[in-house]
Amino acid sequence: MKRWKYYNSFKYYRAVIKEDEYAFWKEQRDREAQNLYKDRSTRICEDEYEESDEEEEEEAVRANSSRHEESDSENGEDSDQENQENDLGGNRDDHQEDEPDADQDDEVALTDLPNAIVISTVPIPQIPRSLKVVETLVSEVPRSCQEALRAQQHGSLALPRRCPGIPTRKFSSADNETHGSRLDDWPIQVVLENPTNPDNWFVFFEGWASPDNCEEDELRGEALEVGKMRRNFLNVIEAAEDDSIKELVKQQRNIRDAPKFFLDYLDLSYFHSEIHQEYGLGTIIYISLFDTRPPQLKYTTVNVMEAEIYHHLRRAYPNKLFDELVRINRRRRIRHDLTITGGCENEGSCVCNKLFTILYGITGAQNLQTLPNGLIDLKDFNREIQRVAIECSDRCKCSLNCPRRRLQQPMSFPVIVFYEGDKGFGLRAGRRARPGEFLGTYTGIMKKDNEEDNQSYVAGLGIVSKNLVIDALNVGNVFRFAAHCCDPSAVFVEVHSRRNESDLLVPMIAVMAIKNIEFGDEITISYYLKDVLENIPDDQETIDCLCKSPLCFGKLPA
Ligand SMILES: C[S@@+](CC[C@H](N)C(=O)[O-])C[C@H]1O[C@@H](n2cnc3c(N)ncnc32)[C@H](O)[C@@H]1O
Repeated sequence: MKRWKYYNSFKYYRAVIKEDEYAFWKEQRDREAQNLYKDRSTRICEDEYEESDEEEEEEAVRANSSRHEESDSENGEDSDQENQENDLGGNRDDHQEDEPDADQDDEVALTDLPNAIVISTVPIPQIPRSLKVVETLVSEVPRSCQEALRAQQHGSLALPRRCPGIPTRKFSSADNETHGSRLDDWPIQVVLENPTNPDNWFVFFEGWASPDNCEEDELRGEALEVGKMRRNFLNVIEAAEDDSIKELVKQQRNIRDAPKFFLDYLDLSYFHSEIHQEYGLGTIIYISLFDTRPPQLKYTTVNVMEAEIYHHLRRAYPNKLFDELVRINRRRRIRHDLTITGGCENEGSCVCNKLFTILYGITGAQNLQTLPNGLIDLKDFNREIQRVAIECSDRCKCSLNCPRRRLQQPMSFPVIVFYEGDKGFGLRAGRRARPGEFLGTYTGIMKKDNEEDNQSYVAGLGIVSKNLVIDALNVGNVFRFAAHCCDPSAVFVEVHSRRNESDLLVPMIAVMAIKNIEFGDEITISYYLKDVLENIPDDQETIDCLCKSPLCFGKLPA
């Protein structure tokens, strides 16, 4: 992705929200607040798996398809040895089979979670509490997934997996006698529709390789909701596509006919969703109708940086306290437009728009304003102009529930990472999104720009931090899957947001809907400005754009 360039316009706007929009938004927020929970440990995954050949993979998937098949234990033993050699991750050794730590059951407030990770082998003096320092990025199955960890330690079925942070071993029928007695206590990992009986579901328990059957009224909680979301999404795909796709959807619904990496996709969905839940973020479902390899993503909910970047951000001008900035700028007579109100619940003491004027007014960027319902005001929005959203900090004296702290609050927007054919994986909405709604943030490695690097997953910061980019090639979150569309449904927004002024200001890129996005619709962004797409030089290497929009420009710079 290339960075935005050439912005020259600057607009302010206000709007009145409608009652029904407010009710919708409030309901969302209440639901999201309830979703916040528990200590989950994995954020970053380190890939330690070696290649294994296709045959072994097929073998393992076949073995996996039924816990009750005799062949399970044999396959398990074979690949078990290999897995022990390959599994260099810390989980198996670190984890006891005993009950979870008492600590792990304690609720962790969103405010206690880090807003960025710094990689450093030496201690960093006076580092703010809002940052987590690690020596290396490690791969772990979330600590909250105790049964998955137990299976990782004792399961007899080894899986030749390459997805970072996903267990490489499960329980199979061979483990029934020793590990199968706690059925009633097991957490449900996923429920899948039974295509022959709508009231019946296939249930995969966490840590186990094959499903049991359950009637719908026996199931409670979130797993059933996620199962229904998956079913509804397949209905959308089936209704929209041609006959060959319909056939693939049918296979996807029938566990025994499902594509080769089906179980890997189920695991990615579950463990990445678990990581999300710790941060109050939404469910993720990964689906491919084809035999495509699952993405090798090291999952992170927050940006990651080397110590050098941390020091750079600490010294950066926008990191200064508001009062200091005012002192520095007193002589410059910066005028602040008092008509802009900005959505803070404490309008009188909110400094966000003053901050914008001091820090970014000169850039010509749009200063996005929040409506009282938490949506961004899109009146007069122009996606060809770079924009920034300033969120409140403790300096504004508002509460953590202030609408202008949207990215500091739970954001449980659910998404489906769906294999879109020649475009690769893309992103679909797991519920309706409103124009002006933040869907999440684009995370990855924050680093200095280097034109030599693969630019496919690089998003540039041009306002809050001019020289930095976020690279999600190997480390990132679901928003790195968003495809390009010449008439996109969402945009990137640079965000200046920190809970407290004492926190480091870590620039962020948020993804914001600019249209109504319905359940199952693709979430797309335009990787390029219109001007760039209209004027691609003849000698520039290009690829065909597959966005299918009536406004498509046809080609994308390669
Ligand atoms: C940021 S990645 C998107 C995720 C990627 N599809 C994947 O599977 O990981 C960008 C890459 O996706 C593909 N892509 C995205 N949008 C496209 C489009 N409209 N037409 C063609 N290829 C597209 C291109 O290969 C591009 O380099």
